[in-house]
Amino acid sequence: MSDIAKVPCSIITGFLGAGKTTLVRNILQNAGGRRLAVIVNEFGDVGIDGEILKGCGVETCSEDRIVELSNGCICCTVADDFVPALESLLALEQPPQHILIETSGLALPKPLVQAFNWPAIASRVTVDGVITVVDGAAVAAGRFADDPAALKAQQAADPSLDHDNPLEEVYEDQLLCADLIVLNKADLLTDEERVRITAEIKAAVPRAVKVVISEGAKLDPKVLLGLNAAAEGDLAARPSHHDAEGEHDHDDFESFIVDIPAVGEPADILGRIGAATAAHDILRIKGFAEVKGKPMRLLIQGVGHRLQHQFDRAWHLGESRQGQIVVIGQKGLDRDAISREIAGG
Ligand SMILES: Nc1nc2c(ncn2[C@@H]2O[C@H](COP(=O)(O)OP(=O)(O)OP(=O)(O)O)[C@@H](O)[C@H]2O)c(=O)[nH]1
Repeated sequence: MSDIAKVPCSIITGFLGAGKTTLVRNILQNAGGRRLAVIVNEFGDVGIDGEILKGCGVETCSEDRIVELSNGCICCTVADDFVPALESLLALEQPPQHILIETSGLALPKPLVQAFNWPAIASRVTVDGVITVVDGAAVAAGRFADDPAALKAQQAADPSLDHDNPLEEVYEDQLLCADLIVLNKADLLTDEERVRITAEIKAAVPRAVKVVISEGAKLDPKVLLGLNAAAEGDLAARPSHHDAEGEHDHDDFESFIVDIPAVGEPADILGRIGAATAAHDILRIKGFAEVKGKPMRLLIQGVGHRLQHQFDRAWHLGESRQGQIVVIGQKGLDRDAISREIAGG
């Protein structure tokens, strides 16, 4: 059977804060009239990414074509959430010509690729390609590398342990499933680091996979879409740390929400978040805040110690302005202390 009738889907994966939403937004804004739809999944209960994408107001991808799945991690809720979401997009009067699926930063892409073989959707969609976005700055800082000292200490305590770093496992699974790897945040890398990390990535992936380098995940959609990988038919070439175990349960990570009162100045909340990320091992922070007297909402994003903020859009009439910040890290975060530090008061 020909694949011509199947709607191509791109799976965009990559660790927390790598630049997936930024890449999806760039594709939407440069779609060249192609009718797109997005399924976006987040770790945590508040859908910030969907909000950011809806906020960018692209005509060919209206809000009803952006589906948020924030009920757990997409790789573990395939049957309940993902397949029905895909079916509802395909049932639209004008179905999308290409679907972008942004996974959570902690998702393993392979179970998602596998889901494309489900009878309910197998004849109607195909994986055009798995695009893995890599946070170049995090790799350069050794974020995903095993820490030899920590590994030794853990193995001394429990000799059955063979891996000390859940971040590395997720990162590697995402690389191993890729049809295209985007080495992002090149602005934060030296030339030497760009070359070295590209070589390290290529060495880690047993298949020949192209690595492209980007700043702000700005790439021509022609590079990203139309890979024709039909990845669902090619699972054996995509090894995973979790092949033996089946699903993974994200026990290594946790997320929670901090409610924040309106602030006088962006600097107030940014200072508090900066202090909290310096004092605790927080992987990712994102959310919105109200600044007193401002008609615009403040979007705050943190990856490790790096914080960014912008007023992303005007508050809608009647919309709740309750500030909320999502905090994600490895299990064992001191929630009370972090909540107090960020909320202030
Ligand atoms: N310096 C720098 N920052 C970037 C680049 N690309 C994205 N960012 C910033 O990195 C932060 C995270 O970007 P997102 O696109 O939200 O990352 P994500 O992968 O969708 O994050 P999660 O969905 O939380 O996993 C934002 O503050 C972006 O503005 C880049 O190339 N360079």
